[in-house]
Amino acid sequence: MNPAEHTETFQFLVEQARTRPVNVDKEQVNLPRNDDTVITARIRPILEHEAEKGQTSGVHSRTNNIVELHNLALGLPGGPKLRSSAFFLDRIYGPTESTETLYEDLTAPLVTHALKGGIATLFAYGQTGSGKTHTISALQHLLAHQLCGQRDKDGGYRNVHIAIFELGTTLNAAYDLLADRKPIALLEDSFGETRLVGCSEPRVLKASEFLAHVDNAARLRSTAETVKNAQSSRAHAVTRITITDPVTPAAPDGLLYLVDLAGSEALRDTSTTHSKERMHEARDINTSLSVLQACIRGRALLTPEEGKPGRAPYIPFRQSALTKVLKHVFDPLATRTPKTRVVACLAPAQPDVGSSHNTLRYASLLRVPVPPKREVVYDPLAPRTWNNKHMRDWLSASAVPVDVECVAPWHTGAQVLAMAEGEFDERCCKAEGVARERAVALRMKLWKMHVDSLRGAAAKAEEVVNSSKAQENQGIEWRRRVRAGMVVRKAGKLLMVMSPVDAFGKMHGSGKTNVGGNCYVCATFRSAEYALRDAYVLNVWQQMDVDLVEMEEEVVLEYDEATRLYFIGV
Ligand SMILES: Nc1ncnc2c1ncn2[C@@H]1O[C@H](COP(=O)(O)OP(=O)(O)OP(=O)(O)O)[C@@H](O)[C@H]1O
Repeated sequence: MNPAEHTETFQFLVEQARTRPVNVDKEQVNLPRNDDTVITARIRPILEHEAEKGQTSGVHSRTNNIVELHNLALGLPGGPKLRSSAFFLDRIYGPTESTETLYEDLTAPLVTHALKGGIATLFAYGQTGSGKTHTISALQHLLAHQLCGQRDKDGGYRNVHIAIFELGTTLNAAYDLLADRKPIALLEDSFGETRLVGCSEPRVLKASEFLAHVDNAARLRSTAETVKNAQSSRAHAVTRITITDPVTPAAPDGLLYLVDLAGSEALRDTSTTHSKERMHEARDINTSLSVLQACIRGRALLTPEEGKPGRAPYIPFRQSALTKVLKHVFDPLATRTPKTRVVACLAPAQPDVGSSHNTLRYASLLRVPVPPKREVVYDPLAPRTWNNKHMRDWLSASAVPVDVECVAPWHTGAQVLAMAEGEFDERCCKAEGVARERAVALRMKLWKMHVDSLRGAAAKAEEVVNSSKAQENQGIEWRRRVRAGMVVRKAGKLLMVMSPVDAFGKMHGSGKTNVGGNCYVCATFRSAEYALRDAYVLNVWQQMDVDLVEMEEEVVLEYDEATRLYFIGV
């Protein structure tokens, strides 16, 4: 039966339903407002071709925060019935609300944040044809005018650079939309940041230049759409704006991302059946969107809710090109709180209500509390935490007589580490009597400290070696010291000894016999490579019984309270 045949019944039932109270998830209503992550929805108008087919709207805003959805269930005894649902988000934009309103509410504050050196991201999410590109391109136009010529409070200008690229839904596929879709390499640097190697990033001075780049990229996307079988809407399009302050070079760069996500699912296809290729494509898109959702939610789980135990986060940002590039949005080690805005785009016509429902379910799952910002704590053994004074002091105290004013006039430790190799050496060699080998040795020394500090080992290694416990244990065969809390290796796996199996009585265990009291319940570790190499998370609830003879060696793991991760000690 065709739902269009029931248009009048549908409209009548929807009008009636709209006068009745709606049920929304109380948890969502009670979630504290949070300016860092704002999740909204935008309902586009019914389009001409939809109206011509007699389609009417099944998606309406009830208030500024509540959107209601109505669909018709056909084939039931007693005739068609209305199925209704409602969602609560931070803001719902109705079909008559302009993009200017959306810009003022959502994008303008992100621009202010980025101008102050912050990181800000706006995602447009939704099914194909729901208005993502329409929304993002209108926001780009408004942004061009706000950003170009923006003066800071001292009357100086910021430098603005733009990059526009497309990210495939499979791993590591990235194309430059300002350079004829040239492939870009996504590489992770030593700070764990993803670099877009080979991506053009022209500087823009005027709004007209900014918009010329936006139009070029859009043309490249639409060409691809016809030539490559609608490929552009099957990829994520990212506009990245980098804002630098030429007056204060030590200030961090501001970053603003506008992300037009690939359509979450194809519009119901009335003309053709799904080809195998199309189904694989849809699967890849949905996987990459699920990874994005897992990453945003994973970050939120870093902060235990009051009264509930904290859970170790799993943030799988290496699983898609999109999440690699946007790692800052959910990086557990980030020191700058990112601001995130999501616009869930909704196609309102009755046949699209099911997809709009899925879009809203996805969006409301993103509405989670966000952890507070981690401050950069100065650590004399971690150059990435040094300000300019710490950096200069270290250079002055080194045995190489470099000119500190030339090597790091304003640079923080992180900025010196980010310098190209040749540049650091050259700056050092400018001082009289500093040969290249000495400059290289100095650079290597700084990098060794950096790498050691990342492994969480430098500060604690000495402590472990010198601790009286370690000395006391010297010479004693480690199997004779097995105790709760000890970490051991078995067949490549790391395990934490918890207790002898007997402690759990007969109910527990693998049926192993505890000969001589030498069988132990051990908790497992899993790799936390998403945060740092050689980092581990303890899975207390995933246990196994292990015989003493199966344990291969003792492993010293160090616990880092700040990240809640374990690192292999040295
Ligand atoms: N707020 C709006 N007002 C008027 N028309 C709109 C609005 N939003 C979208 N449209 C129109 O709806 C159609 C589909 O929009 P758009 O191309 O932005 O969808 P999309 O979600 O980006 O799709 P895809 O995933 O295929 O790229 C376009 O013709 C667009 O002009």
